[in-house]
Amino acid sequence: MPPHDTIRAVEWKDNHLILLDQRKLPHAEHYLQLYSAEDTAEAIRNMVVRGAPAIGIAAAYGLLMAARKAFKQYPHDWRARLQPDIEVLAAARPTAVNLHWALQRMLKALDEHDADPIHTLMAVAQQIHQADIEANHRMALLGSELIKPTHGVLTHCNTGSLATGGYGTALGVIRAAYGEGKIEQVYADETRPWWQGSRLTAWELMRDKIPTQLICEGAAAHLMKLGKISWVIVGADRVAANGDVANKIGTYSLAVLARFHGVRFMVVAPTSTIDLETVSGEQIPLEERSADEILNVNQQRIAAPQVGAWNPAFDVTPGKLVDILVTEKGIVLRPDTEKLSTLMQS
Ligand SMILES: CSC[C@H]1O[C@H](OP(=O)(O)O)[C@H](O)[C@@H]1O
Repeated sequence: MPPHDTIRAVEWKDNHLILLDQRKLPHAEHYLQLYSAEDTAEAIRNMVVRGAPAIGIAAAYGLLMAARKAFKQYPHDWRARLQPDIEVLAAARPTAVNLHWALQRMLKALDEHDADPIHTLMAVAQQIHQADIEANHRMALLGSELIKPTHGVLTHCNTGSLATGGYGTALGVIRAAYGEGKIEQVYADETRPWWQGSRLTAWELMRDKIPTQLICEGAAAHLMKLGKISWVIVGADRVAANGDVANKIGTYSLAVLARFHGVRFMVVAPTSTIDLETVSGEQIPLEERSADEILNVNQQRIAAPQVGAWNPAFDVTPGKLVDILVTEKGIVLRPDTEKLSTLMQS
């Protein structure tokens, strides 16, 4: 088994938030100390912390810090004073539903237990964090059971400890399956333009000593055609009620290619990523980021002068292209509205 991962993208310590600055990986491990919701929202916006579950956990701690400050400064109307902090956190990144889910969980707890609000918020934030780690270990076992010994799997973006409370979603399944001797080779998309694959997934898997080859996204079809992989295993930022999956740009292409080549397509996501209030993928807000992320590398322009760029950060894979959705509550084959409703009621 690979060593139990010790990477902590998000940590609550001494009443403030500590974030591993993922913009600087893999060449530097630099931690930021944050003390406000505003700083937390900026860190999420700037992808100091990224990955749907990690974003939700960070937002929960951001709200906790805002509440502690408001409660001290405005003991009689602190809750009303929180609104701007809630809004700035909620607006930080639009696609990952975990951010909104975490904030709603925190506010609902306040409505139900307002006797000692700060203690309540601290307990809920830490419960959200710990539950995510436990969900990842559960999903790793469930997902790995589905994988017969195979030569290779392909993953996209980063879905490991850096994207979650710890261990990872899709990367957690890969870690567990490798540990059980079921995977010989991991292929990881470099995942332009933010390079989550080259910089983050490769860093995590090299720490675990898991054999990994990076590929350009454009090589995925050729990899499948040569029969080098049996699975594409990815995460999610939001699963709509009908099973449509929003995930890093390029995921939809992989799903179409996988179906064409008879490669199985697995999405691994905790139920905090499933959003029954969003009827289908058409309604999922898809973040567009700065063209500079495409035009520049390390703040140096690589693109021809004057050319522009279109930079959607996510796309939507129809549920019918998802062979298996793995959650901590169980697996769903070809997710659809009825199956997800049943899962979420279980
Ligand atoms: C385990 S969820 C990770 C999810 O988030 C990534 O997006 P980003 O790096 O922009 O936050 C990507 O969609 C991953 O699948």
